[in-house]
Amino acid sequence: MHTAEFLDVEPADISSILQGGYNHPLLREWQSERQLTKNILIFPLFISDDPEDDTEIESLPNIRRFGVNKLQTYLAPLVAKGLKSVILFGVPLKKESKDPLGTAADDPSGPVIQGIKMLRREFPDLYIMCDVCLCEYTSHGHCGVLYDDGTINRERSVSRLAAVAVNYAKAGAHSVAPSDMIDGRIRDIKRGLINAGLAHKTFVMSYSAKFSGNLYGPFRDAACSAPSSGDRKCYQLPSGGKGLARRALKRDKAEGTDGIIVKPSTFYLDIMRDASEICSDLPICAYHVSGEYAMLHAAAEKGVVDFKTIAFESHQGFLRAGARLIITYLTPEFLDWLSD
Ligand SMILES: NCc1[nH]cc(CCC(=O)O)c1CC(=O)O
Ligand SMILES: [Zn+2]
Ligand SMILES: [Zn+2]
Repeated sequence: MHTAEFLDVEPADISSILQGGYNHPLLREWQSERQLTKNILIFPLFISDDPEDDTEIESLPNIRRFGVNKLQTYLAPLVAKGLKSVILFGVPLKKESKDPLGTAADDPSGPVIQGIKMLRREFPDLYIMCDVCLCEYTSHGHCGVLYDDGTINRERSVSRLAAVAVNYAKAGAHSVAPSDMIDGRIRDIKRGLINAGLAHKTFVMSYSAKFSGNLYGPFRDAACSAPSSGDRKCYQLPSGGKGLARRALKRDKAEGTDGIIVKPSTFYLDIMRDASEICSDLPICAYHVSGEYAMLHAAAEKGVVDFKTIAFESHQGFLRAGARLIITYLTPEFLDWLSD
């Protein structure tokens, strides 16, 4: 053949050929800007105040709530498969331990502080994050301290949240993640950590863009944290509130957060993209929340989707949108799938 025949192609034809770029399984992986790896997965854990608890959560398939004595046996195989990081949620089952200030949140003998100590001791390489909020521990079920008229008392909420965050860090938490969405808490938490001499070894991961909607139901079952009256619409963002989310991202960055969470995930990919631009120097984390997880299970059971395929597809979406980390109830499945 003459060289000329190879070159006898119109430029328009050249640029229309894409399949040379993804005709092999390895090439298809090379096309991802970011790859889904075990390192980026953070697994949510519910720890209750009954040390022997081991309870199925009906609305959250395959996820259980554990007491501090039951957690080690459950986690050991996951750590062996490459689990790197967990985020803890405390669940007081005893109603009488709830009060208007959420005192039980940082009770030294409560589930989170006891959980941190046990995990640090038994799994020294595991990275321990703690969700910081009051709703699981308050008698009214709201995320902060309230005025008599039921509205949020910002000052008292924020100083209480900062105290809780500092106490988790003192107990050995590597990271604190405030999910309350009350204005100004990142600044107070950072200040509290600095004053306690812990700021240099505590990663503050702010739920900066957390939207109010219909996707937290199974979590509230698991954590017994539904508000007893009213809703969270005055502190969590309205779902159309893109501008508010952008302002919250800028505000939390200015207050010194070390990382950002966008939550929920699938329905808020534009916000994740905005976060990766506004906070381009910070790791962005997607939270695939309980309702999203339950929906995928329900759809798979109905035969609408294949569970493994949809799991990868949804989580790839977060990475494409700009996330670098993912909090996901699918972590145990991914640890298996990523070992294959
Ligand atoms: N502030 C508590 C909190 N922290 C994380 C979640 C949701 C997590 C999930 O649905 O998986 C919630 C629930 C809520 O705000 O009502
Ligand atoms: Zn809360
Ligand atoms: Zn929370």
